[in-house]
Amino acid sequence: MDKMTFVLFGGTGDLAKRKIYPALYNLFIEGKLPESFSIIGLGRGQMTDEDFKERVKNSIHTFSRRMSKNDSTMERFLTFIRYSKLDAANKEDFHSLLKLVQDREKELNIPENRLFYLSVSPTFFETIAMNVKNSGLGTTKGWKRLIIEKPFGRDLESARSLNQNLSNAFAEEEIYRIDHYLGKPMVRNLETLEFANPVLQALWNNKFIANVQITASETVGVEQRAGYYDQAGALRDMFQNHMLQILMMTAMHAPKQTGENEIRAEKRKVLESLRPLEKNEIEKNVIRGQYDSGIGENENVPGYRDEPGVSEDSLTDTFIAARLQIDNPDWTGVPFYIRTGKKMKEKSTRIVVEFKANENEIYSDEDPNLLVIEINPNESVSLILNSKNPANGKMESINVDYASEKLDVPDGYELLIYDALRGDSRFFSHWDEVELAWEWVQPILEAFEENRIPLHKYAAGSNGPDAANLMLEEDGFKWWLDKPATEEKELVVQG
Ligand SMILES: NC(=O)C1=CN([C@@H]2O[C@H](COP(=O)(O)OP(=O)(O)OC[C@H]3O[C@@H](n4cnc5c(N)ncnc54)[C@H](OP(=O)(O)O)[C@@H]3O)[C@@H](O)[C@H]2O)C=CC1
Ligand SMILES: O=C1O[C@H](COP(=O)(O)O)[C@@H](O)[C@H](O)[C@H]1O
Repeated sequence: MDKMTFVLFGGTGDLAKRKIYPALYNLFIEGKLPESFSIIGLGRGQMTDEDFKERVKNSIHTFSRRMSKNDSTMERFLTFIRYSKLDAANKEDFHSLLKLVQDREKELNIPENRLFYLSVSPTFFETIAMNVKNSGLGTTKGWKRLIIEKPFGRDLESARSLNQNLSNAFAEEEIYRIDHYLGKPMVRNLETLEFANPVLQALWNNKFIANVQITASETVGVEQRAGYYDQAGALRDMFQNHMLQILMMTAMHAPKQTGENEIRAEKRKVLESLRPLEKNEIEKNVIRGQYDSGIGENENVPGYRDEPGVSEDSLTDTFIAARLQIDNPDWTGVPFYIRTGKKMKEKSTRIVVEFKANENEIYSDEDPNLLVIEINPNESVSLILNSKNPANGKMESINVDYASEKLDVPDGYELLIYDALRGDSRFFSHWDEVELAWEWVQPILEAFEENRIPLHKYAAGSNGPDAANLMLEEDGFKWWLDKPATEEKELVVQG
């Protein structure tokens, strides 16, 4: 890996503390960082380097998955770190930053390879990118890269405008858009599962697959993020990015090679083939929900509108389910059902592929074969087959299971930061994907904003509104593997 400078905007923030420093430290102890590098953390307050290093050290002690047994390893890691005060709008601060970056490059004999990580509110993205350019920080004899965190805009128009402004300072191949679902090991494994197994390859199409279900359910609610979430909702927060990324990874064709351009091209084709929803089709194909009071993880929880910071007449979606159709020769006629929601029964991100029944119906009581890919919090792959029970001769479902052991696997941020440092953008969102995803979602956003489709209430601790079940029943299907919802009678209405 090239020697480089890692400039962290938002170096005093929560993401830096919980994810970024631990990721860098783990890469360091595994020998995955170059022999010489420079990390510069930025925040608005005045702080000495020593105080800042102490914060970094504490965050590593609290959040790192591994610690070196040797204290001197930490001390050595900290020698590469410096702090600088910076306000995104203050041009002078960028000049001071440039001087610090250059001084450290000289001191540590580092070529001008600079990675700028924007772990700050998206409202600062454009200003920072412009100031990086205008200050000279972005004029390097080596490479420069930009990492940004979602959200990338709040609708099609704002996403395009953000991209236009960023592209004045960074070329597309220099921009690494993090979608942390692409850092999840099982999502990264989808490509191998689908394309390295001729058995699955042969079945991966509309001749054998009846439907595909992608679920990301969460037990948490809006927590302390009402200010952001009430303006975003599940469609923007989860669906437009994470859920559509999983869809692309599931439905893409085998690329001719595993290079980033080939994979990206295949992913893009999936979104290009997504059938757009006309205005009058949205209500039938999209279910919008919002949680009501109910039973969360063993306790009564308030409804979304009673959460601190949420307006009492909020129409924000905390649940989305949608039926999507991919119009290409492999997938025509196979519905992809996608749902995500907060305050649901279970924390689970999974893909269920339901295979078609036997055409000749020799065994009328067979259950469909299912391929279940658990992504989070458990990681497993299982195939549910029909088999005869030797004791009673009856047919029953059996699971052919693989569950990844609780190995000491790297955190997603570790994988993604490592990729970005090596210049591998395979598991980052390309602008084409972001734009196509917004294009597909835009009419739904408008339908929500104009309140043209119902907002279904669902009890906290349930599997979402009934309307989402009915959508599958209409097609003769059901959501697989839902745990039974908490009984209504157990609910104690507060107040
Ligand atoms: N936290 C998380 O788990 C996740 C966060 N994200 C995204 O990461 C980004 C950062 O989130 P998070 O760390 O939680 O946010 P925090 O609010 O914890 O931190 C914000 C950071 O931005 C800095 N900052 C604020 N105003 C300015 C300014 N005017 N100029 C320069 N720096 C400024 C703050 O510096 P200071 O306080 O020193 O002034 C602080 O370091 C956001 O885009 C968020 O959506 C994405 C996924 C998960
Ligand atoms: O990006 C986000 O993801 C989290 C869910 O992530 P997971 O890794 O726990 O599945 C979600 O809670 C949050 O609202 C959203 O912004």
